[in-house]
Amino acid sequence: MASTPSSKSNQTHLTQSKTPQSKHRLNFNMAKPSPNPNSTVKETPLVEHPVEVIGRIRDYPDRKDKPISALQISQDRQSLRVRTEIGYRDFSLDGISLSEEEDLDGFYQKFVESRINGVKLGAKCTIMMYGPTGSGKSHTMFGCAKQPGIVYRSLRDILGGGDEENDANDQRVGVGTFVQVTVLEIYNEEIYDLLSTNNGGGLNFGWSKGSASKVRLEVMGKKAKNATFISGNEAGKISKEIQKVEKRRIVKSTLCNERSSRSHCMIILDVPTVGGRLMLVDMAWI
Ligand SMILES: Nc1ncnc2c1ncn2[C@@H]1O[C@H](COP(=O)(O)OP(=O)(O)OP(=O)(O)O)[C@@H](O)[C@H]1O
Repeated sequence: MASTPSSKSNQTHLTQSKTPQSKHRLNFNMAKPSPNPNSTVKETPLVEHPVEVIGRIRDYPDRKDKPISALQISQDRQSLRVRTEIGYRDFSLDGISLSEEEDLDGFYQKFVESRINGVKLGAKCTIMMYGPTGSGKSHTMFGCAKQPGIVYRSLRDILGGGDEENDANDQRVGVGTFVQVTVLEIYNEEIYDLLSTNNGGGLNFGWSKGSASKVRLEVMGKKAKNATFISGNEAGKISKEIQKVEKRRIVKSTLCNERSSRSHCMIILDVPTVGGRLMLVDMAWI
């Protein structure tokens, strides 16, 4: 996301954005791919768009008086002007979502679901949360008691939620679909395996709750060596395991967030039957 400082601080309309426009930009209205890889129905070919930037905005979340916002958002929800002490900065994005208007469910449906449909067909996709402390990165990724976040929704979308009638109607679950999940933490340039408390790799459903020690992993090329994974075809069971390890991340209190993440967390979700891979990254506060 490139920014363009504006010289005219009293403009009320959004100036043309200077962020480079790429031919790879996203089209959220594109036809959704069929979840059935053997489908003979003709589909609109997917346009290549390697990087998309979505702004999920939480404007003055803790203020009751709601001061005048420093943000102006264009009607098409693709440009954003930020008022600063020295003028305005304009940004061009692939989409903007206001968390006051769009809850996690709406956000997921609009910006994430089509990507997960791609993963079910064998696509590779990385979703990365980036932003200042307290802005809602972990909330969007993991959700809260009322609403599940991207991690748990994608698992349910890939494997089905155990609701046979809905799963059959949506053609959500491919026969024999299962996932392999690895959860890594990156802290102080080291990689830790949040699913494991011993040095072995491979299947390990559950870890010893009492142990506070974490297993540090060696990196071989681009891969974390011997990372533990959990494997299964029940979204509910896998979600419970991830919920447990979610709490093992290193956190500390900041002015804006009582439980601020001090580490990056990566959830790598493979769908071996089709070769799909989803990488979900919740970055530490900056
Ligand atoms: N859209 C939202 N609606 C309701 N509560 C939210 C929302 N976004 C964040 N919160 C709450 O605000 C607090 C801080 O959010 P969160 O921990 O997700 O921030 P963060 O960006 O991950 O911060 P850090 O970088 O410090 O870890 C949490 O208690 C979270 O539940």
